[in-house]
Amino acid sequence: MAVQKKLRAILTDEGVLIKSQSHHMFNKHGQLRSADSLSLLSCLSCLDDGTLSSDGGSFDEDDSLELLPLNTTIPFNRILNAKYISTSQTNLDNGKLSTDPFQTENLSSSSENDEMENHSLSNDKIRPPTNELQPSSNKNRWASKTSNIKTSFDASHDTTPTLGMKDHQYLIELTFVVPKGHDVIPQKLTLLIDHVPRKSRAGSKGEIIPSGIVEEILEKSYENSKRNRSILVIINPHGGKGTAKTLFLTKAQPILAESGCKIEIAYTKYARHAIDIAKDLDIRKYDTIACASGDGIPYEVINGLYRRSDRVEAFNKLAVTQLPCGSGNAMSISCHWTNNPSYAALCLVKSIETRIDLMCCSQPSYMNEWPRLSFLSQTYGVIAESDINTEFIRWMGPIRFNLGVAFNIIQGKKYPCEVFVKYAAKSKKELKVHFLENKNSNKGYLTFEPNPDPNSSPDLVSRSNNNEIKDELSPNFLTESNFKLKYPMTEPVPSDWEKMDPELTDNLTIFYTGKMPYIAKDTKFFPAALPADGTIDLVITDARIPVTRMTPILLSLDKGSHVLEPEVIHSKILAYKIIPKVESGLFSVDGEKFPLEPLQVEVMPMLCKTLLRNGRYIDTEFESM
Ligand SMILES: Nc1ncnc2c1ncn2[C@@H]1O[C@H](COP(=O)(O)OP(=O)(O)OP(=O)(O)O)[C@@H](O)[C@H]1O
Repeated sequence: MAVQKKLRAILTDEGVLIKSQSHHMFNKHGQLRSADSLSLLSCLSCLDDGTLSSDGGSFDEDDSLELLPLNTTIPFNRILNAKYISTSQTNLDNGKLSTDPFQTENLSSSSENDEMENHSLSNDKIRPPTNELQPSSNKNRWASKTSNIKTSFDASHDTTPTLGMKDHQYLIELTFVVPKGHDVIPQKLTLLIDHVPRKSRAGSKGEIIPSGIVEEILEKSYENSKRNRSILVIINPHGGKGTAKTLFLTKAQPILAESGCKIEIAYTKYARHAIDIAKDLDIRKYDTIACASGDGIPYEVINGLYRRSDRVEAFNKLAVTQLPCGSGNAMSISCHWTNNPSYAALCLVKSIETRIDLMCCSQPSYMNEWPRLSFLSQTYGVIAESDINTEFIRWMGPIRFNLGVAFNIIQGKKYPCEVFVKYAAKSKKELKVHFLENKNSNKGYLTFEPNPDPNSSPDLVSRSNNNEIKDELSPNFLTESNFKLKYPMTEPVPSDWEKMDPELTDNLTIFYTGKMPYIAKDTKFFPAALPADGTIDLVITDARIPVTRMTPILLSLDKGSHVLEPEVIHSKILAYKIIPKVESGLFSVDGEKFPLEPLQVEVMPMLCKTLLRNGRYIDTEFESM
């Protein structure tokens, strides 16, 4: 954490606007120090462009705040916390300000400070209010005390506004993120904020009580988000080639902690341990399970929750999210729009709780015990073989996967099977219409309104509670009926399912179904995937496509435009059954190895709460393809 500095600021619609520098921006002659237009402005504005990236640009912490320029806005979406602070020191020099009267920490060893300490006027602590600070017009002790120490710069500093505690001025410690290297890190600033409270609330006797500046900052900083999350972080210490723990502790935890989240950590001690953790955890203690891992742990958590006797309450209460610390982080890329743990942590605290569809997988060997829930994908054929069977060259990282796919395709490998499908949008034209109709529906979108009672947790009131509508916002949204399969595998394939052309399925190379746009970094396999449209995306290729055509298809996976190629089948479906006709092989479900047996899958609408940046998956630009 960098040192604290104090500046004067106001609130705007966009954030906290720095209006003037404090004394340490001036030399002892009151002149502005030379560099007055430096990096923090550009750093904050690059954060302000609304795009999280894993590459936050370069930022040298040492030269940042010392040189904070005028008129810099700290955007609300970068603010993690705000609190009132007290001051113990004010100084006057013949009516001229000779030091910052609001200094609470000894930040500078400059001679100015030493000089100023001799002029200490008051050691009285400014007292923050109990709940929210009342403005001085309410004539509390804080206001009358501070109005006594109002002061100003002399004429030689006339470009600097009056600096002093007066009506509607509040001393606030603001915590926000700034870029550093490829990450974002928390930073603190002490600000003297001029502010007339605009918002008010009704008191218990109907009286109007102005809400304080801290609450106003926090409301705007966490608009539509839930504040002060109670998070169980599950770390797979082996994830991401053994770096998951360090990644979480150094990059994600500081941001979660500064945002006021309560954090508990559980480490996975054996393969599939996260299933047991989720099965046994006390759901009353948490609202969020954050998997500091690859995609394997969220898969296990979802399935552990599914096996609980109180699964309805568990899925109603808990949001499952990922902090990308593994080798495959499709959930974070799709939901937080980043593969970087620090940006993902920022996204986690700022995100919108949203219900997303899951998929339920049944195969003979386990369906009578527990079907398996899948949040990401199922695949058979070239990609399944390449994903799983290249485990032995794990040290190569994601490139091993691409090499495996290319190798098998060049060899002309086929994976014959039978496929039965219940379509939602069969043709590419129908699919586009479905996508455009559903893209902006905000289905599954949960928002949190500020709690009118400042004495209780600030934002546990969802809009549905206010409206008394049993919709996806409601804590009673799910019932046991949501978990019931529409198409149990024990029953024959329903008559309204279509059998795919055997000419195609006997020559199949790639069979891939999914619910999130990215299946890996730089692999936008399902560009039309939507969080809660009630459908699964299906992509199929067959070995009759010549290698010369297949190569550009594979090379366009990063852009997602492979689905537009005429040789590629791309549909939206509700359910399917695939019966492999090969002797050996496997399925891959959310990156996990599944047996080579008939597989039946159906969509489970809005079963799982997760955290999405802006309530959406990352923009795939599918509509403009
Ligand atoms: N302590 C452990 N020992 C052995 N295996 C573990 C342990 N903890 C978790 N696992 C297993 O590691 C697997 C991969 O987990 P995760 O997705 O977090 O990592 P990853 O780095 O992304 O790896 P992958 O490339 O396999 O997805 C899971 O199947 C999980 O059960």
